[in-house]
Amino acid sequence: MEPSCGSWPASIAAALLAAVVIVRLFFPRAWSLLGTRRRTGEARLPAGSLGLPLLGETPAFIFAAYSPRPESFVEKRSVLYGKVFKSHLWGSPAVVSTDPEVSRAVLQADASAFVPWYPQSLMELMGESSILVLGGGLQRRVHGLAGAFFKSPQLKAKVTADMQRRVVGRAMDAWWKSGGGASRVRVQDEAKSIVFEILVRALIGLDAGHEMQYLKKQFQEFMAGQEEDVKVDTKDHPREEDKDDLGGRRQAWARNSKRLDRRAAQQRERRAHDQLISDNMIDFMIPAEDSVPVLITLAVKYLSDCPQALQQLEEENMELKRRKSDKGETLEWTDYMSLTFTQHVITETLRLGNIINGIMRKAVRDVEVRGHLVPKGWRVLVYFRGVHLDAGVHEDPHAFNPWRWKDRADMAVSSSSGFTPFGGGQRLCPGVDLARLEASIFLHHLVTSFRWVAEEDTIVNFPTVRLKRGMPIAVTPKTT
Ligand code: HEM
Repeated sequence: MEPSCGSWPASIAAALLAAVVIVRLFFPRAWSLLGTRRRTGEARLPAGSLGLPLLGETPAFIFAAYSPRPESFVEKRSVLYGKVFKSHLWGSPAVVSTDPEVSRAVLQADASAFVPWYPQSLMELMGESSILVLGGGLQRRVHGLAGAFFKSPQLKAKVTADMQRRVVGRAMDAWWKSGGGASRVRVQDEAKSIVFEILVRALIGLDAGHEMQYLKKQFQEFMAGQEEDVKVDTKDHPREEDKDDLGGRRQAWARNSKRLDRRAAQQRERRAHDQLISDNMIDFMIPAEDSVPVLITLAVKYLSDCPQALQQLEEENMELKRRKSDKGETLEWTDYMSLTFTQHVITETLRLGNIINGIMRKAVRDVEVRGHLVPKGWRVLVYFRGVHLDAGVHEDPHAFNPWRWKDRADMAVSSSSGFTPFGGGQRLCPGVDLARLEASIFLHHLVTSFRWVAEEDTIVNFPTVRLKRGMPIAVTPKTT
């Protein structure tokens, strides 16, 4: 029988039907990727391209990242596919989001939907008990403790006192003394060594660190309660001062092998606690070592390029300095944090500078995010930079304009859709206040004590954000 126009021969239709049934039955994952409409309600796999075989779109992403406009990678695809699109990055299929609401939903999702994803080498460096990779209840508890520690007024007061001593007493004093004329300073290097020292003192300065002892005790307590089967009986726990005597005690314990086993289990558990603490101290040092100095350096760069903002910042800080010295008072952390325009400068630096370009998560099951499907095992790239530099979210996004925050102070305080330099949801950076405080202290002493002329420098965005030449400036002490 001749096929009629518009109808297929029965044998072809039957073969197609059989193929569909086989793929659905035996290759469910392939089926899920073939179709866009899925079981999970109306969720669709976003449109996009998986790029080259094996390499995916990673070369295109890196190529853009090295250019002066890293966001061009997402901009081009947003035009074609929308603000949420599929791609293939760092060896895995991925959904990329530059949509503020979708990004917010991913950040707020818990470990039953998404877990953090970092390249293997970074995972190994951080360790499996690092707060950055922990999930579920344990992450929430470590996060709560870290937040309470970093936001405590005692820590802020200590950091302020230490930083004032370090910035004024050592760094800037050396600039004053280097020959009377202008000194050449690399802001990035100076900020790095200052911030690193301050955080090391705050985190592992056991000599003066009551907070550190407190944090360590808290970690030990909640870990002891975490796993019932290794619960520590505090009655049998050796006190710190008994530790030296442990060898002698062991002989006594040997008479009771059951008890000795229990003691060994406790010691193993203690080592696990120490591991947890030391792993997380390293994590806390990662942002200290890099993000805060970059924030300071970028602020100096943007201010150097915007004399009007520099002048207003200087006036605000000079006014504070005069007010405090008239009263014979020293500056407290609350003084720095109450400098409105200085905070706007920091907020705008965070928006424009995108110190953390984005974060990656991995879907632990098929997840539906505001109508978009993220299949199990896929990554999600929440690309902060794409949102921060989106003209639909921030007017004239490539301009450094601290005044834009005048009527949007609420948006800048912590995380809101459209502004997420510190992430959001359960993993919102606990160091947010500390980062702002340290940047404010540095800027205050720089603008109230010195004038500077900046040399040419360019911002590099990959693999991490930094100034190519370290932001050299020629500083001259102010005479008034
Ligand atoms: C400009 C400075 C900083 C920026 C831009 C920044 C950015 C971020 C971002 C985006 C996250 C979220 C990561 C994720 O969702 O997976 C984060 C998490 C974190 N940050 Fe920061 N950070 C800064 C400074 C600091 C400081 C000063 C500290 C502490 C000394 C700190 C400690 C942490 C910790 C412990 C986490 C992990 C929180 C968790 O997973 O529960 N950060 N930071």
